Amino acid sequence: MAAQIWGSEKRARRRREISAKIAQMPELHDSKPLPFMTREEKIMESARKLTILTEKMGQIIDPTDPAELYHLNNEVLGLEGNPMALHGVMFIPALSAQASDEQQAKWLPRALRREIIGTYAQTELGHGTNLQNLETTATYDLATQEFVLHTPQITALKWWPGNLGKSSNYAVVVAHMIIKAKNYGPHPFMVQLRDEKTHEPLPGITIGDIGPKMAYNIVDNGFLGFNKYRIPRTNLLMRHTKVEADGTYIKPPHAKINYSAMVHVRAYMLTGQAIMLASALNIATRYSSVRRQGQIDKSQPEVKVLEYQTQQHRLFPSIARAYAFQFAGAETVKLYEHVLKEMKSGNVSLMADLHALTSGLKSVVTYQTGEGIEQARMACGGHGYSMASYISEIYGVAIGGCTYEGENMVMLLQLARYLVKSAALVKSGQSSKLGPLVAYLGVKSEPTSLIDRIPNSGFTEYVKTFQHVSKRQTLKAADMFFGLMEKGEKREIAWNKCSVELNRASRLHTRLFIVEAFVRRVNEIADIRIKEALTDLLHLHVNYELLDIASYALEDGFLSASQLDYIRDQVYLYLGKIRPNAVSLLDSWEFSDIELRSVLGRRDGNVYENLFKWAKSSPLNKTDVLSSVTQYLKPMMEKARL
Ligand SMILES: CCCCCCCCCC/C=C\CCC/C=C/C(=O)SCCNC(=O)CCNC(=O)[C@H](O)C(C)(C)COP(=O)(O)OP(=O)(O)OC[C@H]1O[C@@H](n2cnc3c(N)ncnc32)[C@H](O)[C@@H]1OP(=O)(O)O
Ligand SMILES: Cc1cc2nc3c(=O)[nH]c(=O)nc-3n(C[C@H](O)[C@H](O)[C@H](O)COP(=O)(O)OP(=O)(O)OC[C@H]3O[C@@H](n4cnc5c(N)ncnc54)[C@H](O)[C@@H]3O)c2cc1C
Repeated sequence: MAAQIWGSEKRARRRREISAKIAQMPELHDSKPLPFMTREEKIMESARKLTILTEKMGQIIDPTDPAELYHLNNEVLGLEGNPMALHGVMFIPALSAQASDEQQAKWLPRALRREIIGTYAQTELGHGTNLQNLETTATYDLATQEFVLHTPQITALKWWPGNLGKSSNYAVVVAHMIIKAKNYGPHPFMVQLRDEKTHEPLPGITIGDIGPKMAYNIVDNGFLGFNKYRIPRTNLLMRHTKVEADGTYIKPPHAKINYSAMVHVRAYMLTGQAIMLASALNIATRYSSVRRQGQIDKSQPEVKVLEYQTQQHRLFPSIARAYAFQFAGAETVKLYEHVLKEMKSGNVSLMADLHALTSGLKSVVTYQTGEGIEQARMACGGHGYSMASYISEIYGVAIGGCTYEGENMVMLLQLARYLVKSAALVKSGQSSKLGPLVAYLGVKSEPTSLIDRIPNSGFTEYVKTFQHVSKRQTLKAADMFFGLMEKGEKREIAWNKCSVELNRASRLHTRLFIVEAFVRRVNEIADIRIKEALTDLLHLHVNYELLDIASYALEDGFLSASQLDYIRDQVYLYLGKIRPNAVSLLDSWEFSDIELRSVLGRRDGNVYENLFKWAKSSPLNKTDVLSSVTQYLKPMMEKARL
């Protein structure tokens, strides 16, 4: 199963080898539980481990393999981030995709050797979503052949970029490029922020940390202002766009090609989200098979809480989602790598499809991951609320994904633009022009679902039902939009008035893609036992998801009330079937105790002993009487006694 999850037997084996090596290297372990550290201590601890890793990485992993790097990162540095998180996630990808060969030769080897630390600075205090209204300017000075970076007012301060505040000394900065008073829109520039020797901010740069956040606090998300700060012309990233010495602008082959670093993260973060969801579920499911509370049959002893159907219903559909996201994420990464290669050689024809797909996926996956992790926390009762479970940190980090790389509603609306264009093709009889991801929009569907009517139809009837609801909602939302425009409404106003319906279409389309990715994967599996276990999970997935969106299929009679009852029964049937495999389905992800960082979710299941040990190690328990008591509470009580 681990081979299915991680892509191959070799990958699963390598993960095990890496975890085993790390287990033998105490210098790479947290020196004490992270929740007992202050933010400064955590940042220090992370930097300590990071530097050891830089020295010893080659002994542990193949540093050129992103999957090995990611595993090493999760084990040693953990999900709260590290001082170089954005360096790998965005700075290097931005340089790789957007810098010319010459620029790459100059900067990439230094970045890869970690001579310099970089980040991606785009969002500002006043604008994150609407890139056209970013306010930082890069004005070309023809006389000196330099760009002058400037922050015209407080809202133009860069705000949020990870590791910008304290750790990075370089950044890819996105600024509006102005040449001879003409604004060419946002473009990426390579900018040195700090002196390479002293790490002091360079003159003209104002920089710092934006303060503690809900989670992810090892990362120093930062602010940055420029006061007429000069950089050479050749620091504009020039793979696709060029500015010649005389100010001539050579436009890129696609208007949005400079957005590729964002698409990179949107594609890669899906499996990251799956891992976080599976981690939280691993903790909750292990704990649920240790925790005994109440009886189902009063004549019997107390049961493991995992025996309760409500507990299974809370956890198992999310287990199915974690697998579904992992499989859909793996497909998306493959597609992304393909499109990136094409883009580098000038073929930009697939960019729109990739943008639409990743926009929808990042939104649906992050939202459902958040839901699943929160349910996992509640499934652990009171102990889930303790930082000892570590689920709250996993939750905080995961839901950051609903916001970063494009706020979810906004990204769903990006996909909706693509769906509405596709609907227009269908309506004008040009369905043959639909891309493969939306081809179903042009296919006539049956009048009613045949779920429960065709025995052994596999998942075909389910897929058809998802296609039906997605198609219907897309055409309905598009009709609403076109109708408003026909009535004379301006395009943007009409769009806004339909946006809830449009986003519903985007979610349904994306959920269909996830179901199909899961079906594709299960169909490929040769090993009978693995196929059986995953088929059960897929049954739960399709029935649970369909129940969740049933109103769309009920309202036009595609599904009947009796079919709905059938689907509900299937959910209950598969909850029961999955119960014996539940812990294994999560243990198969092979998270080590070091990586999980959870007292509740430890492999040995010694929950109570470990919780007591953990509580005793709380810094508050170093003394029996706190100074807050001697200084304030004790005098108060004494005064009251007089
Ligand atoms: C094994 C390895 C595993 C690795 C796992 C890795 C895990 C990673 C975890 C990382 C953890 C933490 C890191 C956090 C880092 C966070 C970083 C950031 O947040 S960076 C900032 C991100 N910011 C955004 O995403 C901003 C969102 N806004 C936008 O993207 C745009 O403004 C947008 C798209 C909303 C609008 O853009 P614009 O104003 O320029 O659009 P127009 O209206 O002019 O045009 C719309 C038109 O353009 C098309 N379009 C838009 N984007 C793209 C694109 N990228 N590609 C192709 N086409 C694009 C769009 O479809 C429209 O087309 P149209 O034909 O007109 O409909
Ligand atoms: C943990 C974290 C890490 C980050 N790291 C980085 C980084 O490394 N580099 C970087 O540059 N940035 C980073 N960011 C910033 C992030 O990319 C932005 O916060 C994000 O893109 C959302 O933009 P915003 O804050 O402007 O939200 P807003 O756009 O202000 O969103 C507020 C509300 O307005 C709604 N809204 C906005 N526009 C529309 C619209 N057109 N239609 C409908 N609704 C709309 C949204 O849906 C939302 O409900 C990070 C953010 C976080 C939380």
